[in-house]
Amino acid sequence: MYGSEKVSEDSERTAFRKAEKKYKLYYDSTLKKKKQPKQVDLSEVLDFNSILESWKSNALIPPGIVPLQSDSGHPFFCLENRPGFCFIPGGLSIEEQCQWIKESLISFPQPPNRTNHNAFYGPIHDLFVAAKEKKVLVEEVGSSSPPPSGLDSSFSNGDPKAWKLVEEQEVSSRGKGCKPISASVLLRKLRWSTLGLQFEWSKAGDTQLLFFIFFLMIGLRNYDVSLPHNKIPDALCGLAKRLAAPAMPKGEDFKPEAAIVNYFGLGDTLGGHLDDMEKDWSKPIVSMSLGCKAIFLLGGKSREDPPLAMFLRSGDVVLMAGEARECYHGVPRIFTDKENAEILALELQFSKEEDHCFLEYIQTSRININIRQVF
Ligand SMILES: O=C(O)CCC(=O)C(=O)O
Ligand SMILES: [Fe+2]
Repeated sequence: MYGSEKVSEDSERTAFRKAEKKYKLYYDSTLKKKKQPKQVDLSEVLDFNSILESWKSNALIPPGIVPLQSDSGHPFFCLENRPGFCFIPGGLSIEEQCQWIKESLISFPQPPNRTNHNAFYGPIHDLFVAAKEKKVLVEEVGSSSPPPSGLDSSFSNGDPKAWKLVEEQEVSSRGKGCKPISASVLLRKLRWSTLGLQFEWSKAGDTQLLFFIFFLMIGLRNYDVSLPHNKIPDALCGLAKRLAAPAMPKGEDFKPEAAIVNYFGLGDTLGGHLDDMEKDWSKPIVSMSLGCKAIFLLGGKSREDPPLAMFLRSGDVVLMAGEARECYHGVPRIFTDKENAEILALELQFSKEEDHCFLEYIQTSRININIRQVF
């Protein structure tokens, strides 16, 4: 789960919840010095990178894992006891990883795509650039005039207040009562954006992340085709079609219609859930990992089934189709420390001066893009 929501005693007891607690980030309170993450036993976490290495070098494969090859010759793995689940280690080249990190920060959060900031601030344009330029978001008190450039005032609660991105110096001239929020703080608090068909999380308020996750868990959200939206960009469509191929029913073509982009910082988690809004579960969800390494939990059809834990590194791709669509899954942990994040190749790619802002973001973050066929 993102944040620190309260969980009922019952859900504390499920095997899935136990695994989430095992891998979640806790700080060591016995240390007097700097806050240090508590050590966690990672010996049971499946590492498809090393499985791939030992498969390539001596054809050894752990029991229950099935090695396969895509039409283009790229190796991937399936699990005997989770039909429909595929893991493609390094499914994205380093260039593709950089491209989609940039898109995830610059263009994907742009209106009409929605983000977790929408309900509170209205649509925000060019957040990433504003963060780079050290701009701040300020409230236009009593503004009932047409929306200022940079955002519109179509707030979910019909409040005429509007928010505007301005230069920091402009704030001091506005005097008291104006509480600026820095764009870089908002960028850090960006938790999701949606591409293609948009969701209606609930009329009551698609406000903050806890609601998002709550609605995700109880199923109180659906695609609303009437909401303004752009089609999934062609390049992302093409990539998703290529990646989806190993999990597609014979002779059928994957049609990407919606995507969720999840942004994780240190301590952020995605609680165990099912993605059940799409009509046809024979079609895969194509899920791409970018940035810092994470632990992914793949459970069974019940929260009582003990989940498998596996590492997800930048460039890894997961497909979930068929029976695997009925399996609980989540992300209890991301690693942002040098040793565990495993983003050296990305750091090298982003080492140019002009890419500094991407480097700074991704060194402490993970991005997941998951693409779906809705109908
Ligand atoms: O972040 C991930 O790897 C999984 C994301 C996911 O399951 C979702 O957004 O439904
Ligand atoms: Fe999911």
